[in-house]
Amino acid sequence: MSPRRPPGPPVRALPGLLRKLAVDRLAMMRDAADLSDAVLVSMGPKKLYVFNRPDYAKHVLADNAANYHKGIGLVESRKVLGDGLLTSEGELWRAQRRNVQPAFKPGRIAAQAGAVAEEAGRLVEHLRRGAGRGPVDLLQEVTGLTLGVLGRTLMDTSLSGHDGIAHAFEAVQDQAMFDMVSQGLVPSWLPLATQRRFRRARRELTDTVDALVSDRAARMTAGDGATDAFARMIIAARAHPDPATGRRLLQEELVTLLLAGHETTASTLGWTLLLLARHPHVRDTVREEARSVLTEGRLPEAEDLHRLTYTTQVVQEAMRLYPPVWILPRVAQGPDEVGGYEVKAGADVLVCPYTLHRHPDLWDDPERFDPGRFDPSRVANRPRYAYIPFGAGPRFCVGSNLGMMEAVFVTALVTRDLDLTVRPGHQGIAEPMMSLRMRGGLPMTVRPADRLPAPRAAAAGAGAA
Ligand code: HEM
Repeated sequence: MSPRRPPGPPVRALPGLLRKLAVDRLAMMRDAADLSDAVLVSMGPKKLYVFNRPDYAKHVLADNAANYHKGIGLVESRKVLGDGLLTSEGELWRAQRRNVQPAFKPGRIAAQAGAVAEEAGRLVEHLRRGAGRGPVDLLQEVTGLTLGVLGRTLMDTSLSGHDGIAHAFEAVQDQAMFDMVSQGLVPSWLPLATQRRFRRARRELTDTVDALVSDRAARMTAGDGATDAFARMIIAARAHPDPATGRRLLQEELVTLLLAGHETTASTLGWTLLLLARHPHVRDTVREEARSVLTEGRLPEAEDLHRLTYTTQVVQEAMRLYPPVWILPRVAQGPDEVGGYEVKAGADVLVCPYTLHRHPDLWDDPERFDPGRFDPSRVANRPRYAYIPFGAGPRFCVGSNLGMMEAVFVTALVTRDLDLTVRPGHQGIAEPMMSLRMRGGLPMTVRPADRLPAPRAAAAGAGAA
C-alpha cells in the first residue's frame, strides 16, 4: 500500500494557527493532537508533520533516528548553544557524546549522591531559616540548587558567585524564542531593549564560561586523573588540531551543559512541589515515606533512591504532566514513512511529550495527577514510548540519572521537613519556552513541617492537576 497523507487543518485555519504559535503553543499542540495522531500542516512548499503515538515517536526518535536532525528552533538555539551537545550533529556530536558519556554512567552518578544530598540539605536549612517571613520564590531557590549540584558533580567547580547565570540564560532564551515565533522578521540590529538585554546576557555567559574554564584549567595538571565532564571537555579542547576551534567548542559545550543540566531539573522540581502543595494526600504519603526511609533527619545516600519508590513515582507523574522538554523538533534528511504516512525530505517533524503524555488512549483521565500510574504493574501495561520525558534513541538525555536523583532527593527532604503553601491566586500556568517554565515563578510560604508522623494516607490520593 502506498503511504498516506496525514490529515491537516484547512487552509483557512492557517492564520489562526500561526497566531497560536505566537501566543499559545501548548494549545496549538493540543489542537493538533485532537485532530489526529498524525497531522500535516502545509504552508506552500513548507511541510510540518506532528506525530502523537508511541510507535511514531519510536520510529522518528530511535528506529530511524539517522534520518532526522534537530529541527525547528535550532537556528535560534544555536545563537545560545553554538555547537554544544544538544545542537551538534553527525561526527562532531558522536565525538562529543563519546567524550562526556563516561562521566554520566550510573556508577559515577551514584558516587555523587553525597554531594547532591548535601546541596539538598543545605537548601532545606536555608528555607527553614527563612520560614514564616513571607513568600519565597521556590523556583528561584531550586534553580540555584541545580546549578550548585551541576558545579559540584560534573565540573568540580563551585558556581557560587556566578548567580547571574540563571538570569542570563533566561534572557537569551526569551530572545531565541521571540526570534522563532517572529520567524526572524524583526532584524537583530534594531535598537530594541530586548536585543540589548540579549547581547548583554550572552556576553555575561561568555565571560562566566571563560572564567570557569581558566580557573579549572589552571587547577588541572598533567596526569591528575580528573575525569568529570568538564575535565574531559578541557582535555578534548586541548587536543583539537585547531586551538581556536577547540576553544570555541569548549565554550559552547560548557554553556550547553550548564543550560541543559540545570533548567530541566529545576523545572521538574518546581512542578513537583506545586503539585504536592495542591494535593495534600499525596504530600502526606511522600512525607511518610521520606520519614521512614530517611530516619532521624539523616541525608539520603545512593541506595535510598531505590527505597524512595513513591517519591520517585510522584516526580515521574509531575514530568508526565509537565515535561520540562515539552517538544522534540526534528527535520527529515530524506523521505520517510511513519506509521504508513509519507514524510517528505526536508520536512519539519514534531514529537510532543506534552501531548503524548496526555493521549487519552494511553492515560486514563489524563489531566488527573495520579502518581500510582507509575506503579511498576501499571507501567508494564503501557507502551514504552508512551512516556518520554528524557527523549529517546541516540539523543536520549545524557544527564537523566543525575536529574532523577536530584529531583527525588530534594522532593523527599523538602517534604519531610517543610510545609509549603502556594501564594493564593498563583495559577501555575505553563509557559512553553525552551523548557516548560512556570509563569510568575513559584511563590510559596514555608513553615517547618509537623514533627509528628503524618497520618497514613489512603493509597496515592489524586485529583485534577
Ligand atoms: C529532569 C531533568 C531532565 C530532563 C527532563 C531532561 C530532558 C532531556 C531531553 C528530553 C533531552 C533530549 C532532547 C532531544 O532529543 O531533542 C535531553 C538531552 C540532553 N540533556 Fe537532559 N534532561 C534533564 C536533566 C539533564 C541533566 C542533569 C543534564 C546534565 C548536564 C542534562 C544534559 C543533557 C544533554 C547534554 C542533552 C543532549 C544529549 C545529546 O543530544 O546527545 N540533562 N534532556
